[in-house]
Amino acid sequence: MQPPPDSARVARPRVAIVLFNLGGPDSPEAVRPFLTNLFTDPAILRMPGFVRQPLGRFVAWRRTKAASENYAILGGRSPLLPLTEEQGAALQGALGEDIEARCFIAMRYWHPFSEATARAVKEWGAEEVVLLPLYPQFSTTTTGSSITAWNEACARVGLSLPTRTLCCWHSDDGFAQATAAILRRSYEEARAQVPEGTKLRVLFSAHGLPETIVKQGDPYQWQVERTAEAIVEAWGLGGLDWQICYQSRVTPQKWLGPSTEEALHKAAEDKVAVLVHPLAFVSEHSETLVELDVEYRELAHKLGVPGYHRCPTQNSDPAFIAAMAALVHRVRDAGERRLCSFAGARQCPKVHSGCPHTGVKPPRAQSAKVPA
Ligand SMILES: C=CC1=C(C)c2cc3[nH]c(cc4nc(cc5[nH]c(cc1n2)c(C)c5CCC(=O)O)C(CCC(=O)O)=C4C)c(C)c3C=C
Ligand SMILES: [Fe+2]
Ligand SMILES: [Fe+2]
Repeated sequence: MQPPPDSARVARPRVAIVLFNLGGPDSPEAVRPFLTNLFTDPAILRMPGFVRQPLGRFVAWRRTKAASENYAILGGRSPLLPLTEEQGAALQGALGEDIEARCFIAMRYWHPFSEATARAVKEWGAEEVVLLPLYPQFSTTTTGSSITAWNEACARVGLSLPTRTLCCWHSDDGFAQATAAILRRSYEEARAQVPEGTKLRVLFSAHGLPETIVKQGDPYQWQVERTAEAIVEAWGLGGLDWQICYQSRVTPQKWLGPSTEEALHKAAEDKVAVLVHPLAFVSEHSETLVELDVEYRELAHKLGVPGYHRCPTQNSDPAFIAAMAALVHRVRDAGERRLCSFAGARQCPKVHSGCPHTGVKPPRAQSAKVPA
């Protein structure tokens, strides 16, 4: 058969998919500058620059010892970047033939930073960009901060392309189905190990957030609650005992509750075993591999909780990656600048900061730089 004439060939658009995540230190020496980048971000420490800069450096210095001990358990570095690279490669493969897609990674507080990524996207000759935060729930501290850093980096490198943002996908059906399947497998494994007659409770453990940030209009807590409900609904197991709790408190302010510690105390009191599901993370890192697998496990043991099990994160689970690919196609087909998860009963309430629905903007972020 004759090949179609050039004029009949459909050009495939070059689409850069930019995966956002927080980033993590790649060596023991990187722990302190990584923490400094995090604690001097105005989206995290909400005070004027002349206070934030010295205070952020001080808090980072104070946290370095504890964080270094956690990363030492993982071989001195965070596994977040290699796992995100695997997710990017899998997603690129799952996106099909209609577009020429390439996945890029922009981390917020450690390499690769937005600026290097924006340059790489420009050099590749992208014609469109899809921003895909690897946070199911929108928070001004995570997705909001990454979007601001990305926009600032694009302005610096002169990258100006049609851009769509998957600002939140907390109760997307494909994501909920994929996650429910992982949770079901984990529940069945845990059930087989729990002694006869002992009940099993699912603890949906999400990353915590200072309460003041939620009161300022951050939709994170609302979206966390929708994610838990969507997973339970997708699973469809009647009578499941489950609860939401919040982990990883790192500042003295009041954070969202109940904390994961409090939920473990309650489980000990109720004499139920627990299966902990990391609700706000889609890849393994220090807060799953150390905080959940070592610290909370030890606490549960000490408290006499009659069984402690942990559900793995999605990482490159094929059904999860397929859900992400479907989201990318959906936001492109919808032609929207931003796509939320999604219309109907689960639509974000009016306090959805950082989204076009409200105009409430996260604080201006200052791009993370490696200190000299
Ligand atoms: C005030 C401090 C912090 C807020 C608010 C916060 C929100 C937040 N973070 C994640 C996801 C991740 N956090 C990670 C590490 C991390 N986070 C904080 C502080 C806050 N996070 C610190 C100090 C650290 C460093 C580790 C430590 O010192 O314990 C990571 C990556 C960890 C890795 O191993 O690479 C992720 C991912 C979410 C989802 C969130 C709020 C919604
Ligand atoms: Fe965090
Ligand atoms: Fe949204």
